[in-house]
Amino acid sequence: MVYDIAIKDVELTEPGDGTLFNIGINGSTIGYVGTDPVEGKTVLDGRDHLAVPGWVNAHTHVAMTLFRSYADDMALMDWLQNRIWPLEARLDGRAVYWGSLLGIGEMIRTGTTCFADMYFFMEETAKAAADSGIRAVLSRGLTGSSPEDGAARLEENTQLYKTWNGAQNGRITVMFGPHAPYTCSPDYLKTVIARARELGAEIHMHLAETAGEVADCLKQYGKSPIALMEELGMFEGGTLAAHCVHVDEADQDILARHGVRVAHNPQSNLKLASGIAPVASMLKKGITVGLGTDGASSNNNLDMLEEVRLAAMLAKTQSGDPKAVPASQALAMGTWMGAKAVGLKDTGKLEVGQKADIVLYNMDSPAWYPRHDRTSLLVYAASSADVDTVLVDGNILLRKGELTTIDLEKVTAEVGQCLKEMTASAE
Ligand SMILES: N[C@@H](CCSC[C@H]1O[C@@H](n2cnc3c(=O)[nH]cnc32)[C@H](O)[C@@H]1O)C(=O)O
Ligand SMILES: [Zn+2]
Repeated sequence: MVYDIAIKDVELTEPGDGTLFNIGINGSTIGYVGTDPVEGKTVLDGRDHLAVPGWVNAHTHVAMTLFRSYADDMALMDWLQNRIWPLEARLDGRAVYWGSLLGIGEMIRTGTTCFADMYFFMEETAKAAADSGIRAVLSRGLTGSSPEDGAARLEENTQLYKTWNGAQNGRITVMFGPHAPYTCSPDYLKTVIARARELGAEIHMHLAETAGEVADCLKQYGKSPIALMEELGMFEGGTLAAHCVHVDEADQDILARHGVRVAHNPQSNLKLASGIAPVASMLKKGITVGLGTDGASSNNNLDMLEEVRLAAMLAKTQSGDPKAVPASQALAMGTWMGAKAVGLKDTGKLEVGQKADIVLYNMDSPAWYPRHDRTSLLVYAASSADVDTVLVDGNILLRKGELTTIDLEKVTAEVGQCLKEMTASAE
């Protein structure tokens, strides 16, 4: 048969021995992976390239690319309260659209095919995801600063769900996004959980990011953030918990018992000095752990390969065991576990029936030689500059390093203009 797209003579990480494979793609789905010849209406030459499932960025605030390099070298609460939130108060939909496209362009260029986001003006991020072709799991960041504001935001999240969940051939899905235990009261969380439950939606929330958050929560409610969310019934629906840096054994057991999925953001946690999440321990307990960049003003890029590498390295140093989180496990966290973490069932593996979200790395550079182990090369040696081709849902979004759906020159110009207006209105 003739596939829509055929990728010929490409190498895979399994087996990583240099066998040449052919991949056939029908519509949005992988129809064939094997060594038999395949024909395609479009043919991509895979020689000297490694095909891997696209990275899943399991936690970000993509439009925060707008604030990249704006406020660095600060602690989380100081950074949020004194720098980020005042500027966010002047955001508008147009800035969020162009900021989202900038972040999406950066993600596609660095091999990310799906991202889970929590922010506001989310209609605009949804449009940016739709226009660019990337896969997205969106949530409206919910804070209950006042009952009226809290209710209005919940309504926005509900509308986002109704308009965008399952849109674009299922490429866009929607969750509810209560921000954190320190910005949402238990009563407000109850209304959010009830609404999510009513619609069958899942929840994406920052949890146990800093020691201070946990200490405050214990003081105020007599429970850790994880135990409090369990008590509120949040975990009876699917939950994506971002960070989980400060989770003790009891917290981890709660996460495992309820199938809560974690988004580990190693670089953001290091930069804000939040700490190092006990990833090896959580994985051992069977918890699904995906990887995320967090926003580009606490990272400061959206390059998932850096997170994959860092997750492997940090786990080793943290546990004093170089065998902790081997390359293959880091690769899994960046791909199929991330997909599972953000609630996707048929994404994250290069297998028949999975979504055709595929990245081709060009191995024609010194760091890819010699080729004893391709997983090791990718996780420990490769550069994101080696990303050559990116497919999402069977569409080619990057070819030979060039974005096919995003005009980067226009995007950076628009971002510059939006920021000029935002900072001018601040004066
Ligand atoms: N309060 C906003 C919506 C919040 S969206 C999500 C929020 O998470 C913030 N954020 C980004 N990174 C982090 C983090 O690491 N921890 C906690 N919050 C973060 C981000 O700046 C943004 O304000 C409104 O006016 O409706
Ligand atoms: Zn975050």
